[in-house]
Amino acid sequence: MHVLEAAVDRRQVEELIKENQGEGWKEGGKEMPALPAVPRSHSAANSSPLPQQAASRGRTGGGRENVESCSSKRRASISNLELLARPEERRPATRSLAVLKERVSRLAAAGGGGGTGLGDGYQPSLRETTSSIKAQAPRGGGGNNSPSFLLLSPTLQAKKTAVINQRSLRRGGGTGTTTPQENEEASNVKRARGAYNWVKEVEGMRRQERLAAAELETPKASAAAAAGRGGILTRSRLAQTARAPARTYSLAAEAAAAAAAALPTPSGGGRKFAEELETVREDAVGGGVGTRIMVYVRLRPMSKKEKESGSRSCVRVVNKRDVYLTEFALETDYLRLKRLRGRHFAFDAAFPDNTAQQEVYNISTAELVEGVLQGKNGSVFCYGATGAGKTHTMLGTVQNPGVMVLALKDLFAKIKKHSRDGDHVVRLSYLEVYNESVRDLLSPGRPLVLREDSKQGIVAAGLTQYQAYTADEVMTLLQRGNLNRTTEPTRINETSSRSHAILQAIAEYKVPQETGMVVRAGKLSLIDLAGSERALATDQRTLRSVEGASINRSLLALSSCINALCEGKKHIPFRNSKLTQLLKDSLGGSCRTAMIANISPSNFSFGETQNTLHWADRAKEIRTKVCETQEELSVPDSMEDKTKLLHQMQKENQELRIQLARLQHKFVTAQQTAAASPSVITLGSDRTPGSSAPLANPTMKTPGLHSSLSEQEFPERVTAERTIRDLQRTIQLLEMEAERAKQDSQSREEKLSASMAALEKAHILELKHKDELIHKLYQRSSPLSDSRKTVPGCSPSISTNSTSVAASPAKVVPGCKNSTRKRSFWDITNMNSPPAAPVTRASRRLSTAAANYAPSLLLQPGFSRRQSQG
Ligand SMILES: Nc1ncnc2c1ncn2[C@@H]1O[C@H](COP(=O)(O)OP(=O)(O)OP(=O)(O)O)[C@@H](O)[C@H]1O
Repeated sequence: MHVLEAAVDRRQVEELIKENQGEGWKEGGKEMPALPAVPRSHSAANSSPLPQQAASRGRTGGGRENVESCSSKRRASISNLELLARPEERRPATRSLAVLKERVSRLAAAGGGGGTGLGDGYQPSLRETTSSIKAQAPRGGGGNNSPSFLLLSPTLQAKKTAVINQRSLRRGGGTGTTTPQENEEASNVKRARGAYNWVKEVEGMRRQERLAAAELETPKASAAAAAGRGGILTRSRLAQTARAPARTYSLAAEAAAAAAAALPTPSGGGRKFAEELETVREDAVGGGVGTRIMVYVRLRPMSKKEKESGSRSCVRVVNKRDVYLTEFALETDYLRLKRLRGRHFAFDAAFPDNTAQQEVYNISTAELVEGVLQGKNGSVFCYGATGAGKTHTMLGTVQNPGVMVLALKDLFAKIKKHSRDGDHVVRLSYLEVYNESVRDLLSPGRPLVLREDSKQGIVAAGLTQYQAYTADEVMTLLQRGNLNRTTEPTRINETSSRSHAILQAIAEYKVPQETGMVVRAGKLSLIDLAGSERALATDQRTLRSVEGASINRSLLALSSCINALCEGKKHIPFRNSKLTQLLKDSLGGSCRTAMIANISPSNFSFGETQNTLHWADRAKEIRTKVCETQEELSVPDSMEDKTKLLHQMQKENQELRIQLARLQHKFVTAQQTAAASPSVITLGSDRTPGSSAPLANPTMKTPGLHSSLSEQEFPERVTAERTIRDLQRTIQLLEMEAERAKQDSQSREEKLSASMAALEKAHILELKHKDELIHKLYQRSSPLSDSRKTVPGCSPSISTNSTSVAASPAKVVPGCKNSTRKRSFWDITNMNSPPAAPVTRASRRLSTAAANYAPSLLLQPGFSRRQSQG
């Protein structure tokens, strides 16, 4: 048994020795001398352990000279081999060889016989499976998993690892445990960030990975995180990170992200991203709890002014959803120079500075527009600091239209596709909140008052709603509204919006359904908020600063609402400002909402950008109520429509009657064919085919017919009978519906006439009131009327007449309606005029005609002045 064991051992030892022979040993790229060949006699001596002992000792003693030239690790392995030659120490030696054998075989089983150089041939998937081996050789340099390395004692392994790692670091190469992918990432990082200690970065990457894996609960999600390294985002990962809170990250993590972004994305770019986003949206609609607000971030390009002032970019968008914010310390701030920190945020989507307007629209708003056509409310709002690009995103320019324009155009295009001509209408309203007052932008006038309506929510009373049937009409209205919007230049932005603007488009269209025509109405709110600003950033102690304070106040109210919503509080302080009142629907109502947070890349705006990202991150947690389709049964408004509906129903009725008659005819024919049977009594043979008269009784049958006809015998007849019955029932229903429509129209007419009568009454009362007012005014100016009475030349009859009609100044006879100021004129004219002639029929006609053409007293010069004197 011992002999056999020894033979096996010997063979293995020989193999190991052979492996070490002739093959140079590489250490940090440097060729090391090969192990001296073990003389043949050694193996021969091994075959007979007892006599060979001395010889072996002698030989190994000679061999030691050579071994001295090798490294201490080799020496250790040789001494291990020597042990085999000593019979008294054979057992431990056999054991250690068995351990080595096991290691080698496990390594081979793990795939590919272990790494042979600095990370080459290493597969990440194997890392997990060979973790036990790695535990034994935690940081191996060149060949850390190779059999020769494993032959070393743990202490030597550790020493060798340390030496190799040190050399690698000096060279700027990789440690033995890096994968090719990591190496590539690292080189990308190097390229991206210049001279930077990549080792730290890689460490950071690993730390990030570990963190991400720990964050994700399910194994599936962990796998997703691992996949995410190469830019592949799985759905669950994306959904989860979208909800994950922002966290502080090290610069290494930022570098890792940059590297990940630089790597080719096997997911297939935009299409894949859109798919992922779609899933996130699906996830966002949590089973009946409500809809999560979709939050997007848009980075604007660096402006010329910022570039000239030496600003640096402190924001980086990675993977179309991650935003990395870096704080730069001042060069003179020596204490903080080494403490550069940043933050990482993840959103539903993040748009880098070169994103086209159409892409922003497609990802953020297009889906909401689609929802509006299904009768669901949607709202999009832009949030951010002044000059961050909100108006650019919402409105854009003529060449580069923004979300508002694209959404309205899309809405019309989709409506055209969905509805028949004339079946739709889009009502448009556009308002602004400026210094806490609500103004109508489409017909500017007095500030509007906000009222809460149980059906529509918060509405601005008196806000004009324009009906538009084409996209061009809408564009004209939008242009008109924008001209009325308050924009002023500030130090930060030359076209700074000083107000929050809300554009609402209500799309209504009729859809035929079983219950009749239904009207679907969906509301789309597009909101361009004014930017938060520091007083110093704009202007101090001017109107601009007053505006700025008001803007900040309303935005503060908005943030406290967001806070309260996130914390799930019962009371949400929507009433704190006009803006939050108007946004109540979008934030807490039955509405699907998208928020686009606009940020500037400049490090000068670091604080503002951080704030915006913080609030955007908070907003991700807000859930709005489940958005239900809003549809109502269509009730025609005008008489014309009602008549149209009635005609339509009558027509349908007629068609059904004809159909019924045809079926009856068929039925009769079937009966006649069945008449061969004497037991069958024919039904309705006297009925003329095509008669539209319905059967008085749907179950009208000749007695005995049903009993004689069985389904098996006359299946056709039975079916026809059934159809007839159904049709009769339908006709009855239709007639009832028509009757109801008629009654409804009658009641509406009655209501209309009643309201007309009430209006008339009110109008008469108002007239009366006005008359009284005028009468009072006239009485106040009674000295004038007295003077009129004493006007020389004015005939007493006319004077009396004028007094009697004094209640209505317009009816005052000319020649007497004069004032003290005009007295001289009238004096002159009246004095010069001939005395009043006796009133003949002709003269009466003349005077009446003159009275008809007399100008109203209200229009006469001096009247208003007199009024004010009175
Ligand atoms: N994505 C972009 N691409 C090109 N230019 C942009 C972009 N975003 C913003 N800008 C430019 O930046 C400037 C400021 O943008 P904008 O007026 O939209 O900012 P704002 O956030 O609306 O500011 P405020 O709150 O003061 O109104 C404008 O000149 C605009 O053209």
